[in-house]
Amino acid sequence: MKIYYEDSMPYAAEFFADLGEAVVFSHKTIDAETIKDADVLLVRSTTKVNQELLHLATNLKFVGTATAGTDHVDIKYLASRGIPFFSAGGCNAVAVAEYVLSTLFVMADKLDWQVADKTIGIIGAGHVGTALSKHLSALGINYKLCDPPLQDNGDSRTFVSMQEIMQCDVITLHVPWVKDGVYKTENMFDKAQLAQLSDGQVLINACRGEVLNNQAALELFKEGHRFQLVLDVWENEPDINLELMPFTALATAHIAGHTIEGKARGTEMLYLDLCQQLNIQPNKELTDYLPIAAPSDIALESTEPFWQGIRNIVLDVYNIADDDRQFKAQVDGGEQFRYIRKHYPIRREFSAIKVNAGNFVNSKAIYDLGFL
Ligand SMILES: NC(=O)C1=CN([C@@H]2O[C@H](COP(=O)(O)OP(=O)(O)OC[C@H]3O[C@@H](n4cnc5c(N)ncnc54)[C@H](O)[C@@H]3O)[C@@H](O)[C@H]2O)C=CC1
Ligand SMILES: O=C(O)C(=O)[C@H](O)COP(=O)(O)O
Repeated sequence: MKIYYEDSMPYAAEFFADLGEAVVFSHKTIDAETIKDADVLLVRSTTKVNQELLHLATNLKFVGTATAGTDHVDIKYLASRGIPFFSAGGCNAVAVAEYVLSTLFVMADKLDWQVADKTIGIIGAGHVGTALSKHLSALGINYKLCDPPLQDNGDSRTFVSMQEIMQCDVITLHVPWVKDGVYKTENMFDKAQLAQLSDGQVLINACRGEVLNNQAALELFKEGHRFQLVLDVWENEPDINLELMPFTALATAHIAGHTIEGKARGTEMLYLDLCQQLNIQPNKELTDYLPIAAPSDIALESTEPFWQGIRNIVLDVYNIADDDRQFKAQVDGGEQFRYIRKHYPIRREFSAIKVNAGNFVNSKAIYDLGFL
């Protein structure tokens, strides 16, 4: 069995070696000819999976993406050929939640406000939105959820309307890219929606670039609007609108989900799916491969005020301001955008970090955030 996997899938060689002949490819060079003998195709979001890529692959019986988003895959085409498709929903939800938490503390420093005083509006209450809401609950930060599909489906949580979300101090987007239909998300933040944001209000997009009209944001900034825009994802990646960059409060190269755990969990999830499809008992797990985190210990002083301690510990593990600085200094076009993503240094999740909370006030919050 021939298993083709994208080179940005951590531990794919280890997970898939025993299941067949595992062959690595790069999204930059993959084409129909390269994978024409594939039985299994495993990708991340950088490989477009469609008829053009798959029309010669007549043996194909499994396609998987080690990502939460599936907009790069023509799922209808796969269904028309009866090829089972798997994705890794939830693999990197914690990574994105931690990215947003870091954003909140960095924006609080920048704008001289307290995270504790703010209300966070979460649009999309799926894996990422839920992980984020748990982190906010752990810290006692107010939040509101907006997710009409879940609300219509009877989800028992409390949801608010888009109008109410627009009143929140920080709004953060965690929806899939949906191009049409009742729950369309493409262009959800168009010029009219963006124009409603007040100066100082923070808008974070860490889902898909096409949910927020980048050109409209640029025009509004040029017209004098001063909402605070934090972008991890961009329209038309990797050929992003560089003119928008200086107007962003924080900007990163679509790396919100790029913790080693988040990426590797995606690989593991596809391994488990493939084992199930092949009726094979899985005999490997992520913990066989994940490196020991460094630093493995952080100590909190018992005298440190609660919010200061939380801020420091969150930013010790991941400080988005560092990524913002490097990204803005380096990116000059599509090739560089790709390069930065590909060479993104390993980031760890809170769950890999041991904390000695000692007599720190409310140490429970630290462990509720996932720290060991
Ligand atoms: N920047 C990054 O590195 C990452 C980006 N993502 C993106 O974030 C998206 C969300 O990820 P997950 O939470 O794992 O997906 P998910 O599928 O678990 O949750 C998405 C939620 O959005 C809701 N939704 C759909 N249409 C909506 C609408 N019109 N208004 C409000 N809510 C709506 C759905 O009902 C669902 O609950 C992914 O589809 C992906 O595109 C995900 C992980 C990492
Ligand atoms: O899971 C998703 O959806 C994402 O956006 C991924 O974090 C994107 O990572 P790559 O597929 O581009 O490595």
